[in-house]
Amino acid sequence: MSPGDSFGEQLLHRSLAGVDPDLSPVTYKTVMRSQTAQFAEWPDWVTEPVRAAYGDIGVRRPWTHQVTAAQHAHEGTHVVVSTGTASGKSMAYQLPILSDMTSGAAPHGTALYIAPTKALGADQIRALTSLTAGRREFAHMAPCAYDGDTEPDVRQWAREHSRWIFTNPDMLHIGFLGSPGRWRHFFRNLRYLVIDECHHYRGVFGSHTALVVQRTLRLARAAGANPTVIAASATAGEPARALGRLIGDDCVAVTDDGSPHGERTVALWEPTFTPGVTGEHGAPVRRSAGAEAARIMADLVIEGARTLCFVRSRRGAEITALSARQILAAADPELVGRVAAYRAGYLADDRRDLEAALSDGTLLGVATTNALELGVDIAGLDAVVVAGYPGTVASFWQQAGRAGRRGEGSLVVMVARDDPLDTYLVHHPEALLERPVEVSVTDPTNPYVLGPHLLCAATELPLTEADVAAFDAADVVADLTARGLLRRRPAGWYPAAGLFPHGEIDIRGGIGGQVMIVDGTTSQLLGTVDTGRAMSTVHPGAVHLHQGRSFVVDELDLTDGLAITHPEDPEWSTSARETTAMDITATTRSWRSGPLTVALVDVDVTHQVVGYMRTLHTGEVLDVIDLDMPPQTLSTRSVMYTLEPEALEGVGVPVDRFPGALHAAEHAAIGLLPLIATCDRWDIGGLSTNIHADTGLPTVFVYDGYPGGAGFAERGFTAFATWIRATRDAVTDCRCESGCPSCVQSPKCGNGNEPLDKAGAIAVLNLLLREIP
Ligand SMILES: Nc1ncnc2c1ncn2[C@@H]1O[C@H](COP(=O)(O)OP(=O)(O)OP(=O)(O)O)[C@@H](O)[C@H]1O
Repeated sequence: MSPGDSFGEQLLHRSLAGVDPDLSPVTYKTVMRSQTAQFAEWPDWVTEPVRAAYGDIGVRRPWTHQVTAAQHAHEGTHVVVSTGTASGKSMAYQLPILSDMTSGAAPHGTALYIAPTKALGADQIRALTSLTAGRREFAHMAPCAYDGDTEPDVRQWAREHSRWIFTNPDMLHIGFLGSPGRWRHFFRNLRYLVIDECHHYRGVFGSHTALVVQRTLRLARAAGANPTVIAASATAGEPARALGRLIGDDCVAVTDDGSPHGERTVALWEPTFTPGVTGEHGAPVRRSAGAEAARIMADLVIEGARTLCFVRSRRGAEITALSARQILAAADPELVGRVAAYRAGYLADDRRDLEAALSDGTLLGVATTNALELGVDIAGLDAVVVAGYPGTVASFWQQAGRAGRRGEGSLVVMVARDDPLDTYLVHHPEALLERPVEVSVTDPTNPYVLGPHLLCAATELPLTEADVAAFDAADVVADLTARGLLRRRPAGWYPAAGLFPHGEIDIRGGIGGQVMIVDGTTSQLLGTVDTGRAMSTVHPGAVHLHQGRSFVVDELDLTDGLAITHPEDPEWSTSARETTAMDITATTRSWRSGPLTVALVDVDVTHQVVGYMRTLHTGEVLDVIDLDMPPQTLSTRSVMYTLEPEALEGVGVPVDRFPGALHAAEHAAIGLLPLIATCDRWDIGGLSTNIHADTGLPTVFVYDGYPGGAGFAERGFTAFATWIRATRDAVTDCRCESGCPSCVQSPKCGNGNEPLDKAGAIAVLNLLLREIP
């Protein structure tokens, strides 16, 4: 450490004290320079009351990105502002809406705000109310929440009086579009639709939300309005394309961030292997990210640094806080009470208390799940520890962005988990810290999602030829008509009599039926899981975590949709073992180069869970237990590649090593797909085979784990080169000898990670890269 070191670097130095520099877990460190504010002038259309209101809360002038985004919206262009945490994205939508409402231009104009969580909507109303408090010019707006918590009389009041309603996609679907007649006046006057934190709308949830948004816009337009969409997103790849897919229309992105921020030291940290502990097939095991994060947090707390530690699971958050307290109990007992845990499920008041305790320094360290990622008023911490890559670059920045008081230095440490994507990122910082390649993907054309939404749309307002074209739904409409659910009339398609389709859709529930997970000792409902995933997640013997408590499944009844559990906290976690068979039913797109063919295909995947593995919390494998479950078939989409056997032999992989090489290459590719598409490795599956019946060749599939697909496989197809290059780098960067969870082993492998050939996988991936044009 030198005297000129910034505050963040000094903190990092302290947490590395005593570590042999040759064994340093820090793989990369950078100091991100501070930036001064880039101001713009208030546009002349911003009304006087709006300027005055901002002046009252200390905002003298807007930052450049706020004005650029607001100007687009004011001119009627759909816009997404994709800038850093706490960069004032709210003002980008507040400026045009508040000005519109106070200019007299649209005496009845309305605005609708949607957020992925109720809590965020509530935070935004609170901010808006304090901005406009005591000013008569804004009194007629009557901003109001309209969500699952809103009382019936308030709902009625909101429909009659509020001109700016805050809701979520679930309520928009049921409460607004489910009874459009009640909202005709509101929709007819709709000037702006705000979509906050729009990077959250991904995969199947994103596809559902896209269709809800597009149905809303359709109704408003039919009523004579022409609403402009203003979206806010964390930093993400291709934000304009992602929003375009969500709203079904063109839009522009604003990404140049003009807000000021202090100097920030970012360190990437790879825990070392734990001596003497072995995992599956004798693979080495790294120290867990949670244990490492607890130690770092304890060190930072001793230095007096206000620290937030983000942990992936609720249970992990509790354990990390507990471990940090244990370390402090030995080092400095007075500090024990200044560390706490926070997770979703706590009440809003708890959250406010916690924010206050962190702000005033009563608390110095908090271990939390991503529950504190959205809509929290905690900026200005000294350090953030991210224990395990949170799954998306957007989330990483959202968490990291909590560090740094304006103008002051701070530290961000990302600790890698034992996982290929985490390994890749700590060795390829550019993928995390520079331009993200990950795109929020959705697939609103998935017939399993689109079909039910079209039925809703038809009950809201008959479907015209133009609607069918806009939803890209000709085939699905033909199918619904053939099944008697829609009726063709000269003016368009009408719903069959007696149809009430809105209640059939669960926006967050995936696709297909649900299995309820119940505590058999109290009959309490713990949660639900898609029927398609029930076998692999709530099979008999599976350990199920719920709000930090642990349950073991006694019985899974797919006919009644019930998984019965009892409370038990065993020392292991479980992962299902399954067999998979794959049939290609259609090829959508493909290309060929020499011995390599890459394709996007429709597939039928048949799974059968045959057992499960029990793994101790240290990573050590306890045993594998057999199960006999019925097979299940999923029709979905897959990206796939085939290679000529001679080409594999030509790169030193003989026929007997094909299975291990392809299997290892497939695992690593599944682990790295979340780098380019906002998915989780649990959203996708894979299969590799040295000869597949439909291709007659060595073949690797990576498919969407949802009926009809969710857009992930498609993104793998379109960004194939980026994806495979990152996969190859992740495998070659890992320092283990013959495969471990950080490179080619998978926690969800249906075959118990057998066979796996790391060297063979590197040869396969290099061959792909040689052949990709
Ligand atoms: N032009 C400005 N000048 C000074 N302060 C500003 C300006 N614009 C916004 N702020 C302040 O910056 C803070 C963050 O604003 P806001 O909550 O809108 O950010 P955000 O980008 O929406 O945050 P998040 O990333 O959490 O979604 C607020 O306290 C706000 O008052």
